[in-house]
Amino acid sequence: MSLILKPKDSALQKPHLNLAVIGHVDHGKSTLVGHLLVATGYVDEKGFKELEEQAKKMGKEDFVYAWVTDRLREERERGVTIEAMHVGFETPKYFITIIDLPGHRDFVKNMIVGASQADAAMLVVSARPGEFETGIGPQGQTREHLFLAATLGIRQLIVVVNKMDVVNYDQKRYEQIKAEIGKFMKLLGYDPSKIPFIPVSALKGDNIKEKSSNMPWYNGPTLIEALDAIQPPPRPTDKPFRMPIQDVYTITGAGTVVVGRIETGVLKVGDRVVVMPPAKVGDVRSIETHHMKLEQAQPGDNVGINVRGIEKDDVKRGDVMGHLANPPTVAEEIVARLAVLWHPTAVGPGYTPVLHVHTATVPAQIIEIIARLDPRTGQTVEQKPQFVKQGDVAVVRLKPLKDVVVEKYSDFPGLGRFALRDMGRTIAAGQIIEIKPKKVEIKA
Ligand SMILES: Nc1nc2c(ncn2[C@@H]2O[C@H](COP(=O)(O)OP(=O)(O)OP(=O)(O)O)[C@@H](O)[C@H]2O)c(=O)[nH]1
Repeated sequence: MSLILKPKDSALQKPHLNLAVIGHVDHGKSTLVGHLLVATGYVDEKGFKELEEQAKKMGKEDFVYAWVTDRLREERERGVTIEAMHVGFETPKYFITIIDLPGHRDFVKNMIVGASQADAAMLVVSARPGEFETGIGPQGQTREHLFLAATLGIRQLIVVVNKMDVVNYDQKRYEQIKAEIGKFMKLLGYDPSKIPFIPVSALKGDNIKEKSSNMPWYNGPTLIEALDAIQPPPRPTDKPFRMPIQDVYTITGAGTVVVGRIETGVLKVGDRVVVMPPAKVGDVRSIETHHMKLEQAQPGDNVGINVRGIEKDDVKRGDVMGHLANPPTVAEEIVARLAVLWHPTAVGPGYTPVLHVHTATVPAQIIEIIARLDPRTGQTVEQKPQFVKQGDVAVVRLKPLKDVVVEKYSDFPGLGRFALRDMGRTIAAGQIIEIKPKKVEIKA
């Protein structure tokens, strides 16, 4: 029996939210996710007891919740079925899937992939002296992840001020962290007064499900209450169908199953679809989610699509499925608005980082910097600058060096926001304003 329980019937009746968990390494993301799963009854009790005993024997009691998350991640990574993708937990209002499990080898990369699908993000920040400071510092991931969340267009955030037990549940430390993060958030265009900052101990459970008696000075929501207060995201059913592919499987007896989350539009059994850039055409034989067959699927649904006419090796992660009547756009060139988060020198024409957009990763070259903008007003402050630096915002022309599907941010936000990475770090993030499409012949 799996340690992590499958969605219960009650969960399947609830609206579904995709949550990204972000934050600096070791600030407690895994511990928090594990605790949420346990607190909401999504971990097998007997299995958890065994895990606790094992941890006690090894003197590693503090790691038991993080182990729960590790197990879920392993189950997903091993998963030959799609069910592990859908495991999550339930709040009174929602069924919540953590789309990005902490501890992945390349977490930022996964965050970009995941964040392009996130309805909301939960930022975990450690209150431990020194840890908070490192995370919000110039090289810190608290800063990097918040920047990415903003640029990728995630408007709904929850900030978890974690490890409050380490600072004796001190209100002053909490207020200090809240003020500093709030300051940075304002620069990114968030209104911190509308964002819950919850003082928590992921280890002890304070303010996760029940209000903590250790922090009588705090009168905001618990974490579960804050999750329930997230606004259900818009589900653009009236737009053309688009689904970035996460995985492709061959399932015995069924054939090719393409897995992903629907960004826009509606897909029905029997529909004629095309996967771009490879331009492979097929027919939808069945659609499945949480082990249930669906007649049609809509934006936000994580689905496995059984397609006739497409082989496993024809398509891959990073390709995008659409209807044959309205195929996804393959880009020859892109014009984008870009914010530079970090670069040791300068970014100019000829620079070739890696472009991460929805589930795709391709090398791309900057062809031209069209203008440098005032980050606050968006007004042009310099035409055709030679280069841009850390902190600058610019409009650039980019050329993907391999075929990739992208769309305009204004039409398909999830396919129009991207990050540029290099040297194992995020250099910039942006939004696609215009596309020069590449002609790709589709043989139906
Ligand atoms: N005292 C205390 N320790 C905590 C708390 N939350 C996490 N920790 C400890 O902090 C360390 C890191 O926790 P993880 O949950 O692994 O952190 P993470 O952010 O998932 O780390 P990565 O997956 O490596 O990015 C572990 O030793 C945890 O036991 C907390 O609320 N209080």
